[in-house]
Amino acid sequence: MARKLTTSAALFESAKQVIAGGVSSDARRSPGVPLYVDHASGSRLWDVDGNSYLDYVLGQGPAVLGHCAPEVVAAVVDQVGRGISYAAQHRLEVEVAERLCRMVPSAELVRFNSVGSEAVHGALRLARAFTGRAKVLKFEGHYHGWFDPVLYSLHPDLEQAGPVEEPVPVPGSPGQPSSAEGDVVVVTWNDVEAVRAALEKHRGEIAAVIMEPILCNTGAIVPLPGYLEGVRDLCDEHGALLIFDEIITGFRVAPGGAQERLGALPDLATFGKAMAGGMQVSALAGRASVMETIASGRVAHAGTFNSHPVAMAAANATLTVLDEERDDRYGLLYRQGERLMEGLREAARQAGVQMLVDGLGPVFQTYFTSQESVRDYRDFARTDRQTAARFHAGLQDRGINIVPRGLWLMSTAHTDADIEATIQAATETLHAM
Ligand SMILES: Cc1ncc(COP(=O)(O)O)c(C=O)c1O
Ligand SMILES: NCC(=O)CCC(=O)O
Repeated sequence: MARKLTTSAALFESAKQVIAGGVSSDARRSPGVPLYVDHASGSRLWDVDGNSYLDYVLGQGPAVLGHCAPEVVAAVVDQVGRGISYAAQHRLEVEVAERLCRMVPSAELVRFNSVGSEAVHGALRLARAFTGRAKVLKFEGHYHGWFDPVLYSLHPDLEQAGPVEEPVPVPGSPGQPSSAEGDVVVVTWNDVEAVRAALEKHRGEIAAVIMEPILCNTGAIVPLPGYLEGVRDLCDEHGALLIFDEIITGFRVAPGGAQERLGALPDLATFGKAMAGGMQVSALAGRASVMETIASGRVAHAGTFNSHPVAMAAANATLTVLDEERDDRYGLLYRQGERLMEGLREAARQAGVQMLVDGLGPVFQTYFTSQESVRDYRDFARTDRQTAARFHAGLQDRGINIVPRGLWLMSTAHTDADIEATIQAATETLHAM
């Protein structure tokens, strides 16, 4: 069953003449015709050919209240009439910062940027300045944006990854400076002993340990009990800062992110995506004693569009809803997500397909594997990604949009009827595979 994609295909042909590769982010490359969205509302997208989709991509995470949440639209429209960009201080940024510091356990001071990659860039610079050390420890499969220092060991590939005891940093792209490689130490995730060994080997050299506290870019993996606490203790013992990249988990898995949900405190944390309901904004937040290096002017941090008034209006509206209606909104995200996860498991059982559904209600993953659990990048690399790609394509043909690698993001706009329709489409897709 193929969709009609005549207009989308024509746009893609035109695009390839003027946009490199025809798409504006590598994450939007597609084996067929990429999605050309005409408009979006609540839990749905409509493409330029008039096909509609239940959307579990949500702009890669931001639309946690659904597309065009009325509170967010009203705030944005109001702000646009007062001026789009000032590159000056304004009231809304103070309100957003106050709310963020109330909601996020580790946040005492904050600085805003436009996108997640920038917030990570700031966090790493700050950590290096604060500790006087050069190296950063990152984990296989954890994505922290597309900037050079952290674009390593992302695409699941066991042949290049090296031995699990000492993974090889695999550059994400030609053109990364060779100097970056000497400053990155790559470690397998979800194993405290691996972090201990790396910190001992590079004693006195590691400025920061950075991770997604719930891994969402290589599966959706909640860390093993005690793991985050173990890494926290090791960082303290070795004088390294712990950075949680909460750009997906922030304001999604709990009002205070994964650090609240799992009860482990980083020194610095980065936020983006869900914090502003779709406008471009990111935040670097952390302990006052560490953020002091920026406060004092010692460490440089800048940006024309930082605390952009329209983005701050969207962030203020989004965070106000998520904070003041926290029980309702997070209750709904978990309930709907868990119902959908269970429905997908049942659909796979009925179709006789080995599909693992794991994660949390607000963000979860479907894997094709006979493994009982997927705990890190190496387990993920052993899942059947060709079948995952066929599942994604089959769902899209049936009006369900998920992140191609098998990630599902929930919004508070997804209704019971949406969940039922999704399970039905997944059942058909699995039977047809
Ligand atoms: C965990 C994580 N960190 C950082 C980023 C980078 O954010 P951005 O794409 O806004 O630069 C992303 C997503 O792209 C992400 O998922
Ligand atoms: N979690 C990874 C992304 O959201 C990437 C989006 C993009 O770069 O287009």
